[in-house]
Amino acid sequence: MLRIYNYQDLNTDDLQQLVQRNVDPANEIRSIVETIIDTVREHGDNALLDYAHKFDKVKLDKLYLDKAELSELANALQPEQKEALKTAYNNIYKFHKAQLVKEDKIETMPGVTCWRELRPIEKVGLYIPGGSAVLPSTFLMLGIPARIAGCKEIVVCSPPQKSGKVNAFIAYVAELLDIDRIYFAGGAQAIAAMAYGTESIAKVDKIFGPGNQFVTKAKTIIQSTTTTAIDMPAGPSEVLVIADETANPIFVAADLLAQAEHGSDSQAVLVTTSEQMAEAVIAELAKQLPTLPRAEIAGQAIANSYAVIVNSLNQAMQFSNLYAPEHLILATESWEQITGDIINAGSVFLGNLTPESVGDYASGTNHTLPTSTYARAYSGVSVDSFVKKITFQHISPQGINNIGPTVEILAELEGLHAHKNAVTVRLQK
Ligand SMILES: NC(=O)c1ccc[n+]([C@@H]2O[C@H](COP(=O)([O-])OP(=O)(O)OC[C@H]3O[C@@H](n4cnc5c(N)ncnc54)[C@H](O)[C@@H]3O)[C@@H](O)[C@H]2O)c1
Ligand SMILES: N[C@H](CO)Cc1c[nH]c[nH+]1
Ligand SMILES: [Zn+2]
Repeated sequence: MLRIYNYQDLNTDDLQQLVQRNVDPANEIRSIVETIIDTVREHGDNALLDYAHKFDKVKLDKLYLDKAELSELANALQPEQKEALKTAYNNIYKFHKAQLVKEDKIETMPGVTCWRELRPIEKVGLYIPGGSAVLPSTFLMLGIPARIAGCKEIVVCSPPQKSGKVNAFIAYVAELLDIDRIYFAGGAQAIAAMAYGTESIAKVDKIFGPGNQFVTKAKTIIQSTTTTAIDMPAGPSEVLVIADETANPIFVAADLLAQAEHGSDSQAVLVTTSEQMAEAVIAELAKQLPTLPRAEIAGQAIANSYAVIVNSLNQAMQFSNLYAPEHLILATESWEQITGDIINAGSVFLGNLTPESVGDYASGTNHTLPTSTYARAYSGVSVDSFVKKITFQHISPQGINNIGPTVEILAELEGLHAHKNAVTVRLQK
């Protein structure tokens, strides 16, 4: 069950230790992942087939499903399941479409005009997790912004299921997104395949998507060793709930368990101003946990989690900003008083009636979010993640006379005379 800490008793080192997660001290995961990446580089498709057998326990005779095969699989869905996926699609689409904003041109000096234009990243790779749970919602979260941005080539990889296929929900989302193929590749091997290319899978410019520690480590390695970029480290799910005496312990426990059921390495942290609330939430966890089909996984994650007792909502926010949670829930009626103090968080859920699950599936926000303190520096996936913002400038005859002398002086002071000359030869005498 949740360990309890008192914020007052924690010194700076304790706090730093408490907010660390998923460390790989002996570099075990790194070394497994490096071997996988090297093997995929060397053996391409054959390595993917071997790893599907080794890790996913599936003997594949081919590496992908095409549009017709996906469409046939999608037929298995019930009408209400299709409707739910379409509702999610529509909300996510609406929220992301509004992110495509055309910026104004700015005249910084008379005759000197600067602006930015968006261009899609041409070749993108989407990783859809499918180890312990298949996540069609992640396919929506990545495919919709990729389509809105206008990416030309979209490569999709997901671990093969025991059936030797992908699941029908994934197939239906492929149909909604007009995706041609889904490749059977999971884990670090999928990331390596999209970063280096294989006989079947095209090398992409940027890889997107969450995953377990193997996937996340592979993404961070290929980011520093290849020309393929990544969205961000989006590893095992986590949630931090700030609760005061106005929170409902039943809701808080349910929210903690919702993220805990993703994996035994997930973390669910409670920060509360009320000791009674901590006790009530722990009692609720004990009630709700055994009722879950994934109780064993969620129980391990809860054992790896904790509660912190603080003396004010401001102190709660201080801890939360240090923790930098993927998901932050403000389970308090006073949420409006503290939202301005949030500095580090992936996505925020306000008030007692906003479960984190709505953001996971259907409210419209993206659920691919930075974990492991990376919310201190990264944002979640958005349309921006799929575009480049290219800067443009134009100088008129009046503009060159206005800006030229400044550039001449600056080039001279850096000792770069060819730079200066490129201006001088244009100046109107
Ligand atoms: N941060 C986010 O935005 C976000 C969003 C959704 C899900 N998630 C997280 O994604 C993760 C999904 O994990 P998952 O495991 O269910 O699926 P996954 O698809 O990420 O990983 C499955 C693959 O991992 C590989 N693997 C498993 N054991 C291995 C081993 N011992 N050695 C090498 N490779 C191995 C296999 O190739 C397998 O196909 C969860 O941790 C979940 O919390 C995060
Ligand atoms: N909570 C996950 C992000 O950490 C996303 C997800 C998908 N399905 C359910 N939840
Ligand atoms: Zn979730």
